[in-house]
Amino acid sequence: MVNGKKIIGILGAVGSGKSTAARLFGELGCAVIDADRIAHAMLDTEEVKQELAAEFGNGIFDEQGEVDRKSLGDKVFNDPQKVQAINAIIHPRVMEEVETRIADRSRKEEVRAIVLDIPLLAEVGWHERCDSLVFVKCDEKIRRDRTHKRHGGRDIEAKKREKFQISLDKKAKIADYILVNNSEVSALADQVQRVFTGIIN
Ligand SMILES: CC(C)(COP(=O)(O)OP(=O)(O)OC[C@H]1O[C@@H](n2cnc3c(N)ncnc32)[C@H](O)[C@@H]1O)[C@@H](O)C(=O)NCCC(=O)NCCS
Ligand SMILES: Nc1ncnc2c1ncn2[C@@H]1O[C@H](COP(=O)(O)OP(=O)(O)OP(=O)(O)O)[C@@H](O)[C@H]1O
Repeated sequence: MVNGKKIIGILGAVGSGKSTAARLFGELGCAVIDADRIAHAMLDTEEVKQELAAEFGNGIFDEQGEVDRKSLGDKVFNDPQKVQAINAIIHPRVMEEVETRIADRSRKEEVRAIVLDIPLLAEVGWHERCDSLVFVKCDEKIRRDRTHKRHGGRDIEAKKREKFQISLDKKAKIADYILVNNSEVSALADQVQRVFTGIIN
């Protein structure tokens, strides 16, 4: 709890529907903090660009001098040391911003709870700070198809990335609630409504 607001953490595989579930919690009056979005914004800052250039070279930038996420992803996820290096550059900054946002949102009277949509929530140890953990479950084939679409037809090689994440079994085990997201969004919305009622009461 922060300022009387419960903290809800979302867990799940790449493309399982974490952000969609978070948005549905948002529709019920929760404040949603999206770490992927914060991490992407960090890539636009000069400070981070300089650190990334020093670590990964200038091949990760496009013609406009912006970070090309595909090139960076291709470089990083083939090498555990590089994953560690990018995490060391991005994670402290992202978590500091998450902290600021939790403090800010928790002071708002209309906010009913705070939802952390942080793909690496358990990996950075922040699951400990949550009052409730919600795992979004989705079959692998459906996840891959949806992820492919979301990245504009680009294959982000989810399997490779998941090697650097805590296993789904472990995440499901630490969760207080499981949402199944194999069908339409309205079915997920019904489950979110039920789970949120359970959490808040
Ligand atoms: C390497 C980058 C540029 C690739 O960008 P891309 O557009 O291809 O992927 P996107 O950012 O949308 O991430 C999609 C998913 O990949 C997985 N993923 C991303 N970074 C990591 C990581 N460091 N370790 C394990 N999985 C990761 C997450 O499940 C994430 O939801 C980007 O993922 C990045 O900057 N990663 C480092 C920061 C980070 O850890 N972000 C995740 C949450 S803080
Ligand atoms: N029930 C559903 N029906 C159809 N499309 C869905 C459903 N749930 C999610 N999607 C779509 O699938 C894609 C992946 O969902 P979402 O971004 O919520 O997953 P995520 O777990 O947050 O992914 P990531 O790990 O990449 O951050 C999105 O384009 C989303 O709109």
